[in-house]
Amino acid sequence: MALRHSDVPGPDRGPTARPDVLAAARERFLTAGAVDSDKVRETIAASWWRSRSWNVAADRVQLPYTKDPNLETPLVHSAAPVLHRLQEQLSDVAVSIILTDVQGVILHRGTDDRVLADHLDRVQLAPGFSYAEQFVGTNGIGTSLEGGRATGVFGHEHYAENLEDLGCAGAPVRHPLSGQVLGVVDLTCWSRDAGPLLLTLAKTTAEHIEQELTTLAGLREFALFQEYLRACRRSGGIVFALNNDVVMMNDHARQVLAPEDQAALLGTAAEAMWGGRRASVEVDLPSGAKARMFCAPVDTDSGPAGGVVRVRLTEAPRELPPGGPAPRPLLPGLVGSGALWQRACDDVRAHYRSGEWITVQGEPGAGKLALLRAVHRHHDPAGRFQVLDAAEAARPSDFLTRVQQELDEHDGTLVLRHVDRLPGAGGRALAALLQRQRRAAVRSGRHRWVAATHQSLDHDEADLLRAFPGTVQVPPLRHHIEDLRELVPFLLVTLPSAETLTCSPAALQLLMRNAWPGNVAQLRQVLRTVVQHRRAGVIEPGDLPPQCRSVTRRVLSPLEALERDAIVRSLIDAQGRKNEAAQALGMSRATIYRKIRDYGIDLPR
Ligand SMILES: Nc1ncnc2c1ncn2[C@@H]1O[C@H](COP(=O)(O)OP(=O)(O)OP(=O)(O)O)[C@@H](O)[C@H]1O
Repeated sequence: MALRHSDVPGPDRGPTARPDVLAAARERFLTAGAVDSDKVRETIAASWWRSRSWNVAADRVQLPYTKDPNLETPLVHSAAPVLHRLQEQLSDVAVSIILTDVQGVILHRGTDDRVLADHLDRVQLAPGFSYAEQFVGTNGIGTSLEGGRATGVFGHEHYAENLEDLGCAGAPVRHPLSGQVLGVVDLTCWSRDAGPLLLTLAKTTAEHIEQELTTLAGLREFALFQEYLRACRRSGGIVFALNNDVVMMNDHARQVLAPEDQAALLGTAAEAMWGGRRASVEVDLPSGAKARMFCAPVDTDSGPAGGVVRVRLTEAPRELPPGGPAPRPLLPGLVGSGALWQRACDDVRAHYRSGEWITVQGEPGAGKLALLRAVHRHHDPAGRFQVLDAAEAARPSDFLTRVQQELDEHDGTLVLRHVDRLPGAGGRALAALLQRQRRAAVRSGRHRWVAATHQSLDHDEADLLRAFPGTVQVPPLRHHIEDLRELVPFLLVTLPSAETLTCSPAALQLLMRNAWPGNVAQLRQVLRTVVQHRRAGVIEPGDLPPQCRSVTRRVLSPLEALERDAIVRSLIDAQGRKNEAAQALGMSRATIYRKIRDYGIDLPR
């Protein structure tokens, strides 16, 4: 069986240039940063640029390794028979059949050819290693994950020179219901043997795995549905059932529960049922009602199918004012309804109302100051709001003098920004000053609310922390990425001359797949760059700066977002101790480590 190039090359079929010409083009790109567009296919050139922006090494392969990748997934279960059949059919061909997860981590590699297998070991194309583009550059696996489509990469098209003897064709495998990419099936052989047939075969294999997934999903959903119906017949009360893709809810639940209570129950149920445990949980609902939930996981021969939940209301909702439930107050100048962001807003408001001084912790640009300003304006629009920035003071003593003056002479809200930038002695002096002032404010009954923002305060600054009885965590943008849908139009309106600009769904998707280390401030900066060349109409992916096209993470499903929120909350409650957080969530240590990596959770110290 031959998998060789056809005589007529094309975008999907293979390189458009001879190997020596392509090798020269690659060399030119690596040395001079220029692409010969007539010699290099567009998909490959785009991937080379991405690889370069990720600083991938072109002269060696050194990849992250995961010791125990998760093999208990529907993808692995569904792929097993398909890959096994293909392996048998290709037993006399030097080709390797590979399955990866959505991060490009290799879950399975099969080949009967010893020489090829040895070579693949040398280039770490082996179980546990990640072939994501950001680690190894242009290749069949990573490049098809980035592009979301089947892609062949042949010989010198690879970014890393150690891969130049290989030809690989990767095809994404999608979930049949949600359409989400679950992983990639990739066929790799010697570059001299590779050709369009390889890509066709990869696509067909991906389709076969998707068919298996459909059957499996059908079986799992059917099992879940049967359990759900059984619970509805038995209970007569509130019943719902859920898994990663489906939520079922009976009429009783829809009639009795306010929408925000439904969402809260679904979120708690998803958390409670991880690890396939039965659970009975007491829940305080946003409407003021209390409920007890009985969660029962549903299992099938081919893995967990989700769970069925029965709910008993143990306390009625608060008396509502006429016209329905009291909406959450809108904080002026802020948007965002993600659970973690809302929790931060609620916490700051509660501290403001109680007059308790707080520190607000979070990554740069996460919105700490914006949140404090909004809460102040909401409660006391005409009151004084003063910000003193420790990073701007020439000397710590200048900063302390200004703080003292402000506290002596004015009421209202005082925000001490970036207090972690004060050197150790300055921090201790500030702590002593604040302790004195706080006691004086309590004695005199003056309304003087002080909050300090910081990225992280370590044990050396414990004195400073003691001056503030409370701390509120503001989540990084990637932990409430769904809020991008509200933030983008909001920020566009506030940018000069961008009032009529809107963002296309495709561009928004790309923005949502970024990690945003600089948070909302970075998003604002990106939009400002876009506005420099487009002031009206619709922002398309092509309008975004290159940093946004180098996507690093996938868009999470609503249930994944809930799971991520719960992990973050639990880590915050456990002060970053992963074992403790895992225990609180009923997860194994290995699972929480894997999920932290999958969701890109990265908490400040
Ligand atoms: N939820 C939000 N809605 C609207 N604008 C926001 C939101 N969060 C942040 N912003 C905007 O993002 C920018 C950065 O926010 P802010 O200055 O409050 O960040 P910060 O956490 O205090 O940053 P740093 O630690 O660098 O001082 C500001 O322009 C702010 O108005």
